[in-house]
Order: sequence, then structure tokens, then C-alpha cells
Amino acid sequence: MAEHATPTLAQWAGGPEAFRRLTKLFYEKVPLDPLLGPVFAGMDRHHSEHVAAFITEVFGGGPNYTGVGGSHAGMIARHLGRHLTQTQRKRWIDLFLETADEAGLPDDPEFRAALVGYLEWGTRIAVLNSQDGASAPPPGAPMPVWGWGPPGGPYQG
Ligand code: HEM
Repeated sequence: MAEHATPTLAQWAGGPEAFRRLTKLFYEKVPLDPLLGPVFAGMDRHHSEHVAAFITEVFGGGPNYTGVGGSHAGMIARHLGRHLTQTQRKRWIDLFLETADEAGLPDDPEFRAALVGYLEWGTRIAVLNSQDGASAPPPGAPMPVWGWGPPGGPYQG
């Protein structure tokens, strides 16, 4: 990184390893949660790594997800027909943010605002695409890209 370059969200978070740590902890808790446990009953054993790779890529950390055959359309497809509810979505976010603290992700206002904004958007996309009538985007649909938004960069003191 150039001396004064603004880090990507992924760099500021601690790189792919930080997201792997976060999702590993998160998906260890999910099966124990009364609302989320049943939703993830058939979870792939690599699920947490796939979600970590997806978020790392969205946050500017490189092709961690698409580089190993993943795609935005493929990710959306995993939510089709699941009839996710707003109650489940809200629990997912609450538990994810609680776990972000436990995993030691940065807690500066700028990073957390970007994280919450992405999670609010991403979970609503997941719920929408889980309802009857939803269909996956075309296979070549681009991955979402998330940035710092109005604060423009991390907390500087
Ligand atoms: C920003 C929000 C979200 C992201 C980035 C995300 C990402 C992903 C990804 C990458 C996969 C595919 C994993 C794989 O290939 O193994 C997936 C699958 C799945 N997601 Fe999400 N998801 C989000 C929100 C949600 C929410 C809110 C729920 C439910 C409340 C949910 C439920 C599921 C389920 C049940 C699967 C299939 C798991 C399996 O069978 O292995 N997702 N998600």
C-alpha cells in the first residue's frame, strides 16, 4: 500500500484471515441459535470459508471467491427458495455483529458503519432472493463492491 493510500475495507479489517476468523466463530454459534439453527441445518462444512471469501472480495480484498469458481449468481442461487424471514435476517445480523467484536475486527465508527451498511444490504438481498418467484442473476453478473461510503476512510483520530 502506498504511504497515504486509503486502505480497502478488507485491508483495514485484517485481510482474509480476519474474515475467516469471524465467520468460523459465527457459524459455530449459528447451529445453537433457536432461530438460525434450523435454517442452516444442512450447512456445507466449508460454508464459513465460502462466506469469508465472499465478504473479503466484496470488501476489496481480491478474487478470493470468484478466483475459486464462485460467482455472485452462484451465491444468490444458494438462497433461492429458502423463504428467509425478516426475523431470521435480524438475528443473523445481530449475531454477526456480536461475533465481529469477539473476533476482534476493527471497531472504529467508519469501519463499523461500512460493515453494518453492507450487512443490511446483503441480508435484505438474501431475503428477497429467497422468496417465491425470485431467480438468480445471469452467470456473469458482477460481484458487489463495497467501500467506505461518506466517511471516505478509517478513523484517523
Ligand atoms: C451479507 C449477507 C450474506 C452473505 C454475504 C451470504 C453469503 C452466502 C454464501 C457465499 C453462500 C454460499 C456458501 C457456499 O457456497 O457454501 C450462502 C449460502 C447460504 N446462506 Fe447466505 N449470505 C448472507 C445472508 C444470509 C442470511 C441473512 C441467511 C439466513 C437468515 C442466509 C442463509 C444461507 C443459507 C441457509 C445458505 C446455504 C448454506 C448451505 O447449505 O451450505 N444467508 N450465503
